[in-house]
Amino acid sequence: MNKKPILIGVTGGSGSGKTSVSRAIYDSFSDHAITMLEQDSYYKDQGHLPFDERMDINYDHPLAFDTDLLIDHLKRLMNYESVEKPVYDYVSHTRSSETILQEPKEVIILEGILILDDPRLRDLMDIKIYVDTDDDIRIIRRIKRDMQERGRTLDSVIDQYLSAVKPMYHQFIEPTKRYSDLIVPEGGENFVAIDLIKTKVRSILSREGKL
Ligand SMILES: Nc1ncnc2c1ncn2[C@@H]1O[C@H](COP(=O)(O)OP(=O)(O)O)[C@@H](O)[C@H]1O
Ligand SMILES: Nc1ccn([C@@H]2O[C@H](COP(=O)(O)O)[C@@H](O)[C@H]2O)c(=O)n1
Repeated sequence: MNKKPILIGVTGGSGSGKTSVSRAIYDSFSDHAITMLEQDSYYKDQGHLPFDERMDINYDHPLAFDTDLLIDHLKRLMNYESVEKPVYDYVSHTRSSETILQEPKEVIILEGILILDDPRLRDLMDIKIYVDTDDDIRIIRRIKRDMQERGRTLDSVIDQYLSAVKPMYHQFIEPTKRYSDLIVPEGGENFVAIDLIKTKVRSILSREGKL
């Protein structure tokens, strides 16, 4: 019998609908059984740099993340241990001083743009999902979200998109599609795909007597 939690990875470009898909899966299980972890919480702490320099960092490159810490935390959670999860602040471009106690659960959803890039992360996952949404839809969603929620101007979103988000997507994110078990077009509105994923998770949990 499998004695470890199930890890589901949900990836795709920024604005593809990763969070919406993850939330839809999360909402169908009771929260004592499932939890969501964002790769974004594991952006490197840049608190030692002045704000102007933090603004210029390429946040779409694999090296922007503290992947060793993320792997360490995942291994602990898979071992039924709690971790102190970092909290990331997009407005100040760095980690906040607080952390959140993350308790272990039977199902962990890990969501983020580069979670399939590192083989050590891929090896930990039971189900790998790639949310595939056209570039034009993603940039429109991102403009709205970054201006409403992340304290950005229209010009800054466009500049960042052209200089980092788009090239890094094509260099690092889109190529990880080949590692996925399932490609979900259009994200959170794809109810057929989301239902299939929920059914799969339910069947694993009930087979292992965890439901
Ligand atoms: N199907 C959709 N239609 C319209 N807006 C959407 C849809 N899916 C997501 N959004 C919006 O787009 C933004 C990005 O979606 P999100 O799920 O957070 O994507 P990601 O996590 O991949 O960046 C959010 O503001 C969300 O509300
Ligand atoms: N300080 C930061 C850190 C990250 N970003 C952008 O966030 C994107 C990933 O988050 P999604 O929810 O959109 O997947 C990524 O594309 C980074 O460019 C940022 O703008 N500022």
